[in-house]
Amino acid sequence: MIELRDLTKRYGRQVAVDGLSFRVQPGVVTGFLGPNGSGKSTTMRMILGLDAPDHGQALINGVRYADLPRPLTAVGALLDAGAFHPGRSARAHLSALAASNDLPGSRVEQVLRTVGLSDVAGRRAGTYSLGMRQRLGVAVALLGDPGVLLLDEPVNGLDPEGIRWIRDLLRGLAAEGRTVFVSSHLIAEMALTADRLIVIGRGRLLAETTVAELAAVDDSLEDAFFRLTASATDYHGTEAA
Ligand SMILES: Nc1ncnc2c1ncn2[C@@H]1O[C@H](COP(=O)(O)OP(=O)(O)OP(=O)(O)O)[C@@H](O)[C@H]1O
Repeated sequence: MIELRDLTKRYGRQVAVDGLSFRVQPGVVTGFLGPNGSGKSTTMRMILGLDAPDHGQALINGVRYADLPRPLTAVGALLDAGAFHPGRSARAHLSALAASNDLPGSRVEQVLRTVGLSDVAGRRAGTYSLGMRQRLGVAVALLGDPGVLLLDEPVNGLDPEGIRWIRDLLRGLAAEGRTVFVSSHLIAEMALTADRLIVIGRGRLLAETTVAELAAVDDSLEDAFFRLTASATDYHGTEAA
């Protein structure tokens, strides 16, 4: 489980994340929705200990990321596809990560199979297409067999086959009982992938709901998204008091 308690982050006078509190439960895909610049990536970076909050806490299974004894076995993340050494093969990259994190080497071939890269795992990652790099990023996230997964805009730039692949994978991982938290600014895509939705705007919580609840209230999911985010789309953020 992921839990945020009054999580807040300022950049200068701008408040990027503004007192966010919510829980992300296991067993379902939870979509993290908001317009561009609403604070999704900053929130995910704080959950992963990559940015320090100015106030509040982000907890994974009840503890801060920094206090997890073996982080990769608790949480896997896909933040930025393409963050690989271009001259290294996918297999070499995963093997190095497994060795340095004390994970069994057998996981490398398992995750390569899961993401469909077994046949090309000896090729340099620098020759991979965007879709292949995204699959390698997912393989890294899965390497420690974590119970919690965070993915920031995983379908960005993918073709329809890649999008469907990610969608099916995430739903399968949630069905295994994992906590799956995935950000997007596209409600139509989220509606096909997520069960629950957390909607933010200007760093603030706008709604915690389900796709079914939203669909029942508005004419379309797009209308629902615009209604929820109408007052939060000037992209300028808010000023600190
Ligand atoms: N390192 C930084 N320095 C200054 N401002 C930042 C920094 N990182 C993010 N911000 C600002 O914080 C706000 C939230 O940005 P963030 O990237 O978290 O939003 P997002 O919802 O992920 O957006 P997108 O959908 O466009 O990726 C934005 O106004 C952004 O300009």
